[in-house]
Amino acid sequence: QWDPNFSTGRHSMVHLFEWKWVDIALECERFLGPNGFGGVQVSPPNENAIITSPFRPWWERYQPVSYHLVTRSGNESEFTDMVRRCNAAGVRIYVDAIINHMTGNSVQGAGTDGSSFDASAKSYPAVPYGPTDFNDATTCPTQSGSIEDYQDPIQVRNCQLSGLLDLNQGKDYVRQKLADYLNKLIGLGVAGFRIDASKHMWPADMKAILDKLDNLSVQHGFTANARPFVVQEVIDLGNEAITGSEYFGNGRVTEFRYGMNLGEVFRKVNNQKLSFIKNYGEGWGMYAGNTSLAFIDNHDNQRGHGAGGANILTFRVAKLYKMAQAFMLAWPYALTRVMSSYYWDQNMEGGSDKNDWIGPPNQDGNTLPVTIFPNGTCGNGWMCEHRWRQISNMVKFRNVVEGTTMTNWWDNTENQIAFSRGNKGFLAINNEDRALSATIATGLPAGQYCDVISGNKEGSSCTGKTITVSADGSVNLSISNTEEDPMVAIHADAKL
Ligand SMILES: O=C(/C=C/c1ccc(O)c(O)c1)N[C@@H](Cc1ccc(O)cc1)C(=O)NCCCOc1c(-c2ccc(O)c(O)c2)oc2cc(O)cc(O)c2c1=O
Ligand SMILES: [Ca+2]
Repeated sequence: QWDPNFSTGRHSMVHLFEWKWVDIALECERFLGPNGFGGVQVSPPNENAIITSPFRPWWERYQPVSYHLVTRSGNESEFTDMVRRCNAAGVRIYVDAIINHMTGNSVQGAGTDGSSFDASAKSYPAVPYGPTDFNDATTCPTQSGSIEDYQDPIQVRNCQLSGLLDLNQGKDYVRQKLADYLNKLIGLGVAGFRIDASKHMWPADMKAILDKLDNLSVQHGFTANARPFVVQEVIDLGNEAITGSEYFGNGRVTEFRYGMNLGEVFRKVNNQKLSFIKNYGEGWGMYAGNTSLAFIDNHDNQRGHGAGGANILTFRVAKLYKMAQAFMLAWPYALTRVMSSYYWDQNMEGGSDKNDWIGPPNQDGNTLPVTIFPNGTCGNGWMCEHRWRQISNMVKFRNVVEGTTMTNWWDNTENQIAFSRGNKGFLAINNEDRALSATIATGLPAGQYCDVISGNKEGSSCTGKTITVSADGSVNLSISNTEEDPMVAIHADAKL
């Protein structure tokens, strides 16, 4: 279902992509809990194929070998400990569930828990799955057995995605195996799931599996009879036969157009302008906010080739990225997810990154720990976008303004905008190559506020800009385009 089961007062999640469980547990206690984050999407915790060519790519974790909880992120006891500690810190855990497929059809070797398998024989003894548990010529209409035409819903669901052996979720045995796996995770205290490759499964089959799931466990702090949160990954940019709306009955759906369009708007491509986003969300033809998950980038499209392609904003274009994140977190549309990445050297050739496979920072294949410098930034190659002040403060902004509507929209018809959230918050963005200078209604009570983009409120003073709202609620705003972050955000909890 659509509710993330957050603890009270929290409204965003962060994807700690490829982090180890021990590091996520620490991050929940030292940062995410204290800073108002609602939950963490973790990388797939189930045993995956060890791919050595290319060397340990990030996408090896999307090739299941079994449902044993042993991966490069850690083992079952570390996973269990992480869930317990994060829940205790008020931070939920959402598991990236890969239930559409197993490994590629010609992958060899062992799994991350040492389990053997024989892809060519469609045999995964550690589950167990055998040939009859997979789609075959009786269910997939193509000669190759792979998806050939994305305009044919039957192929998209019943044939192999990029050569990945396709489970037949129409079989009760398969449904039960998958439900047993998800129920084990629910028993450990997880709050719900990000269901990978949902486009490639029949909504009704998914519903049959979801209906087998237990209620969330009360001893982990969930209300009695709480149902698992579900967000389904459906890459739908409006050009394929399958649409995300087919999946609304199961839970939320990823809205990839959100990040794609914002990338164009902030990059000013295709004649897009910031002033056009006054009706962003449903007004731009996107799914209803209450059934969507919004994000600027994700683990796949931040590599330039996934959904939304070359215009997706990432940590590599930090100034625009922070502006887009600030907008998303201030804007009253959908459930919001912040990406947290690791660094890799791009090797652009002919418009694509030859290094787009590179996996997490590692030593001989072992994922490196997340180190935290005294100034709060991360080491060992972890980007920690979620820790950037401009982003973490906007996660708090979203918590403060929850329940209010967007009011006082202002723009200069080009690339300067501002808006309020009721009488709780106000954001102004200057994406022009000249200063923003205007008197604008903020909706806020008169007084002095700390700008949470340039600093924090500490005691009775601001470490960044101090913004004065006059008696009539207006502000004389001046934002130079040459500032590190050409935007201003103030809210009720940052009032002096
Ligand atoms: O680029 C990738 C991996 C991408 C990927 C992985 C996980 C995701 O959640 C995702 O959204 C994309 N994988 C590389 C390498 C690769 C891996 C496995 C394989 O059997 C073949 C190749 C690649 O070039 N993949 C082909 C293009 C991307 O095609 C994939 C898609 C995908 C792409 C666009 C769509 O509109 C769509 O509905 C699905 O989803 C996956 C889901 C998986 O669980 C595992 C996969 O291997 C993939 C996946 O290959
Ligand atoms: Ca399928």
